[in-house]
Amino acid sequence: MMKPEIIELPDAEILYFPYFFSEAEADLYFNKLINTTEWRQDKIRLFGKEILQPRLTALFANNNKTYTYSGLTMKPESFSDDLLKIKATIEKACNVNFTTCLLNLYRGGEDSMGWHADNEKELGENPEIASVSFGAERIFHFKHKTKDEKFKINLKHGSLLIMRGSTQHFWKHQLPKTKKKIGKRINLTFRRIE
Ligand SMILES: O=C(O)CCC(=O)C(=O)O
Ligand SMILES: [Fe+2]
Repeated sequence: MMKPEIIELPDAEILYFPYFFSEAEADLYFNKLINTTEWRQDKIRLFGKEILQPRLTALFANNNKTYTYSGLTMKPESFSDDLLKIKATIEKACNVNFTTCLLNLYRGGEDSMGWHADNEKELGENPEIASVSFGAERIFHFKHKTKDEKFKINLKHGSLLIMRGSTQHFWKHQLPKTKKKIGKRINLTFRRIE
């Protein structure tokens, strides 16, 4: 197993594998996922207002447990063979067997995800979350909830980012918009929901 970069931040446990998937595998998964996923654009509640999410999503799981965030409850479809292969590959680098995968499609620089922590109660205490990126590189930001600490990382095509331990207690993360002219990016976040 290749060695990860350890992202040394206080109150966090974050590992990064910039080249987890080969370029050829990453290209293949990107194209298949773009074309075969039934992408949807749901409404969420933000500061009491209903807005369309600024990205497309899809939810998959090997059980029927729903996932609720920002006032939105998503029901999963069953995993495709490709998602099962990706899941098995990343589980070699992780401490858990994942049940659920949220797919995000950022259609361009206008699509984004705001500051949040993945701390929904169905994820349990100290959730391990594995985030795979395919397609255009985007900058992922972390900020500590109470300390003056920040960190940015460029998430590469075929990379794997693992957040675990107390990370979600102490840190928020976001994927901001960018004015740069960039292509599509797919993100897969694997989680365990029991
Ligand atoms: O697109 C990303 O890299 C972040 C996705 C994320 O934070 C989430 O789905 O909870
Ligand atoms: Fe997240």
